[in-house]
Amino acid sequence: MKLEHIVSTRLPTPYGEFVIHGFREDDSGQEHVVLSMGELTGDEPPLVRVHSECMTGEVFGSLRCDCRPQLESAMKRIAAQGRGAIVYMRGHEGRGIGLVQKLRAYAEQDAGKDTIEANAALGLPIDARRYDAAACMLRALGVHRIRLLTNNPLKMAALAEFGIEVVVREASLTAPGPENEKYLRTKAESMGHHDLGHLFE
Ligand SMILES: Nc1nc2c(ncn2[C@@H]2O[C@H](COP(=O)(O)OP(=O)(O)OP(=O)(O)O)[C@@H](O)[C@H]2O)c(=O)[nH]1
Ligand SMILES: [Zn+2]
Repeated sequence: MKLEHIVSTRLPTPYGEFVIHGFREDDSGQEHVVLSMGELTGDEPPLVRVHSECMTGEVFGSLRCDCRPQLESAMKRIAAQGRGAIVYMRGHEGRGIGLVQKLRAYAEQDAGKDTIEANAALGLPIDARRYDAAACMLRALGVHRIRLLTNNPLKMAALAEFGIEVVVREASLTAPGPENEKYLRTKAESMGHHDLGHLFE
């Protein structure tokens, strides 16, 4: 995986001022961004969220998933600590199947399937995301050890495989609502996501 760090510039947000770093993968031309705040190197590992793009949730505020509240909460937590990074993965939309295929999976879910069964019914992988680009971007910013904000055990393992030491995992929990309850339950019960089960106790 080769990836070029093209630019870094200021990004003021409601949660504080970040620096946004633009990257492009050499082979595919896929672009990604990292938002950083404060010093990322140094002895204390920074808080990092590796976040998968979700247009429906993040742009339109869809309640079918928990992506937007997770992203906002990560930005707030990083701002509260004054340091950390959001690695925002484009190409991860729909767990890697793409936007329109995700919409087809939603249509299957409206007909009664859960998120796993829906992808399977369309002949698509349940999760096609890769994390080598995320690891490359962190390394390019001098980050080798992190505290990772996630509930997803595969994400932790994949980053470790690509040379990023996850010193500790911190849960990324949001309040479930009627539209995303089934999705969160499936993540907890069938996809092995940590801590989400507590939301339903
Ligand atoms: N195929 C598919 N993708 C979905 C669905 N709902 C959300 N997504 C996508 O799933 C991605 C987020 O993955 P999640 O499994 O919710 O969470 P995660 O990133 O694996 O784990 P956390 O780090 O704990 O948030 C985003 O790219 C969403 O677009 C769905 O029903 N079907
Ligand atoms: Zn989403």
